Amino acid sequence: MPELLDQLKELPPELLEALQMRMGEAALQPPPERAAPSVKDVRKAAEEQAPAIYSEVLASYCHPDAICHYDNLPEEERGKLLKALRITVEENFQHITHQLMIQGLSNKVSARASEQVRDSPLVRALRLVNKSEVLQLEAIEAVTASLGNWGRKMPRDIHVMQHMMSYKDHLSNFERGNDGSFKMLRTLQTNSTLIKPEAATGEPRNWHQLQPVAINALRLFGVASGKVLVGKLLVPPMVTVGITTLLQDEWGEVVQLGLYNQLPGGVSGHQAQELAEKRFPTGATLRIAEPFLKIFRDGKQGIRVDSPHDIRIAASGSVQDLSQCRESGNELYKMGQFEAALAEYWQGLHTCEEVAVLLSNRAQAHLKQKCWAEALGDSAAGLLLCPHGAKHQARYVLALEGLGFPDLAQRARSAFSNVTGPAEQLVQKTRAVVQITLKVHRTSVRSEESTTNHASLKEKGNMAFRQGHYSEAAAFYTKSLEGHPAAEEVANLLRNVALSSIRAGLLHDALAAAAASLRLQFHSKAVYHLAHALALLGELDLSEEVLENTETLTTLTQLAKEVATTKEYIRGKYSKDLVAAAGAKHFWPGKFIVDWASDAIAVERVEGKGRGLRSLRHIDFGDTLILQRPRGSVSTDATSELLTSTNTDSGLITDAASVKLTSKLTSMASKDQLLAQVLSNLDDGSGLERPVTSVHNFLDALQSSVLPLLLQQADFFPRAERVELSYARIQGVVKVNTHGNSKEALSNLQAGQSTHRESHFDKLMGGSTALYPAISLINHSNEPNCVLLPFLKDGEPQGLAVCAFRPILRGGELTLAYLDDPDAVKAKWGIS
Ligand SMILES: C[S@@+](CC[C@H](N)C(=O)[O-])C[C@H]1O[C@@H](n2cnc3c(N)ncnc32)[C@H](O)[C@@H]1O
Repeated sequence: MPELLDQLKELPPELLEALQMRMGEAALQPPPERAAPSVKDVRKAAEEQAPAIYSEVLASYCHPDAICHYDNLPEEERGKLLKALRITVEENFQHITHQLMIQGLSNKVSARASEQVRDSPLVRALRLVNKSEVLQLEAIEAVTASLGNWGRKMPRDIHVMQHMMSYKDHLSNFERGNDGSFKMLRTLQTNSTLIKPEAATGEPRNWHQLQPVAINALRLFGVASGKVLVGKLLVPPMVTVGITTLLQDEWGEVVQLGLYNQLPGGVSGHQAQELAEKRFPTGATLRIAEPFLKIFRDGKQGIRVDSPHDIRIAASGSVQDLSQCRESGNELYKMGQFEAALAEYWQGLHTCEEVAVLLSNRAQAHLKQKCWAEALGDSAAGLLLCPHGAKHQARYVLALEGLGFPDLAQRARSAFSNVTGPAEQLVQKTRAVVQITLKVHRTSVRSEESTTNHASLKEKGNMAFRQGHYSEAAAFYTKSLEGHPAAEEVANLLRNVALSSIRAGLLHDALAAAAASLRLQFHSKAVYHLAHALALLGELDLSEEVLENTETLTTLTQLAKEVATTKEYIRGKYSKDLVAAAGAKHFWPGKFIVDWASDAIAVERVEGKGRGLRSLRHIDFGDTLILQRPRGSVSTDATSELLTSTNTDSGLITDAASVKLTSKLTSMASKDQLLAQVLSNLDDGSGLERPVTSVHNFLDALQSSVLPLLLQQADFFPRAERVELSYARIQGVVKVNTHGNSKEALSNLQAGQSTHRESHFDKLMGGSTALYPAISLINHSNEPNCVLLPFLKDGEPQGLAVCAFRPILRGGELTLAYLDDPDAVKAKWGIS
């Protein structure tokens, strides 16, 4: 219409006049301007039209195979196929248009282009999102060509060839980057409708009940419930946002895999590539529980896995040599990849069955002599090496009973069997057991007597045992362990596990590994890790007990001093100076910050706000109320690598740091039940009521749910308590309980400026985004009565303290200002 008007204006005046006479003045006037429809209305209209337009796109451009898939799908899943097609079309078009612009080409499909092109289904489809009249012809042609193979099943060789080409290209990108890192800005598009729908129950999966399924039997956009796909990896993996690789099943069929949230959080660029190649090597056997087959953005059919709980991997080659595992673990440790280092160490440790058997035999000899504490230590150490060993499990239970803790023994029994039922959690008892067993560790120094034939020593031990000479048997087993070539290496590995676990925030694991290593060999480093883990768990008295009598060693003396200072500080009077020192560089006098909460506060329901923290007695200005280290944090570097995540369904943009943090927590929680439990108790924005429990449960402290001297991994928890959290749930928790990037940083990023300006708050929180579970229980107020103070070490934030900023009366609610800007708080949390 506007064009027609322009043409009319160019007519000779007399002709125009004649026309006006015949049609009336109004006909030649531009139509009165109607109110522009709102963005929401336009969006809604586009959503309504999309399925019809895209089914035309499918019929007009796609291969008959794809059309056939569509026809065979149930009605509700047809929409998903069309949605997948839409994502391919829109993203390809955007990408190609961008490339053409860079090349300076702009042959446009203007309103004057041929009727045929203007009215083609593809152009109509693209106009759903491109309001402008101008679309580039070349881009349309390129998208049309790409649709020819969309959704088709590819022959094996083509699959492999295409993957290898992209893989080589991908590797050469790293070579081109001068600092070896991959600093490319990109937008991660995720679409919730095309992610595997969440299981209705949060129950952990029973892998052995899953039935095998072939690739050919998978249905597009359907979850193969109750099934497991087993196959071998055909090619080296390629890491971008997720991991892309190919799997071949036993019938020779091949399918592409998109694996997300599988690598330890915080790894990126070439480091992530190296880790993925280690973890998903060619030839390894992969098991995928309840696979979800979809069509990826590149038009290929494939399986997308979002949860680390959905895959299990067995390495291909022979059992790796122990020292090789230690070396590759050490390399990862040096790179700061603690979780990955731990995976290497554990891989080695799980091959040491012989050492586990010796420990278990010695446990049995101790049981016979009623040396319960020694028996517990030995069977716990055996369980770390061989978590499913029935004898180790039975002896561990007997040792707990012998020690006089029938309820803990019952808890252990339900963790090791498949029975479900209530299992007691008693923190005082856990502490008591740890105390009794650690006393023994200090005395279990190995004799220097040399031993040569460990096998015959073991046999002698067995003979002595059969004859009822239990203490002799135990002595032979000890000697056999001393002579065993693997035992020393196991002790080394366990010490490395202890150190890496402390770094990775797995403090119960650190405690268990250090205690287990001391069952094999006395080493001051193991004592150090043990005492350090206990101190970080807030068990300062126990830590001091372990350090007693070892003060001759400088590192241990130093640690003892630090523990004493920390203790003094926590138990002493909380100084008002803290709050006054808010801007100071350093405020915590000890070497480490322990997770701690004052007994003056408790979790309670607060009208209209969910839960909150209230004071149980009068709190003074300057009192310290909570000390906490972050559980998972990502640095601001995350922003230079991954721009944003856009959910194409909701149009929501999530900042990069939150995406990274969610991914990191998803990976961590799959190996750490304590973290999973803490996350499951935090508000995830779903509106569901979360339980009112003790603040202690939100702290990284000695937890009674972890059996003494065992790990915080799911294997050692009663089935009924095990928690498996989905990516989506953790995403909700991150959104509600972390502050994410500043608005300014986000808009800079969206404007294409990669420089991230850290705000004061970013710095305070130890990076862009970090999760502090106990502090997350505090509600917002624009006039808060508490403040956050950082604990800095070498200028880097290591943790936060919540201090009273004003006196708080008994029963008063603790509040913090989430952000200084009330509008920003309203935008993110909906609180005004
Ligand atoms: C970090 S959590 C605070 C703890 C939360 N109330 C709970 O039960 O776990 C943030 C959420 O608490 C609620 N909240 C915090 N401050 C609030 C306020 N002043 N008014 C209403 N709701 C608030 C909002 O639902 C917000 O998304």
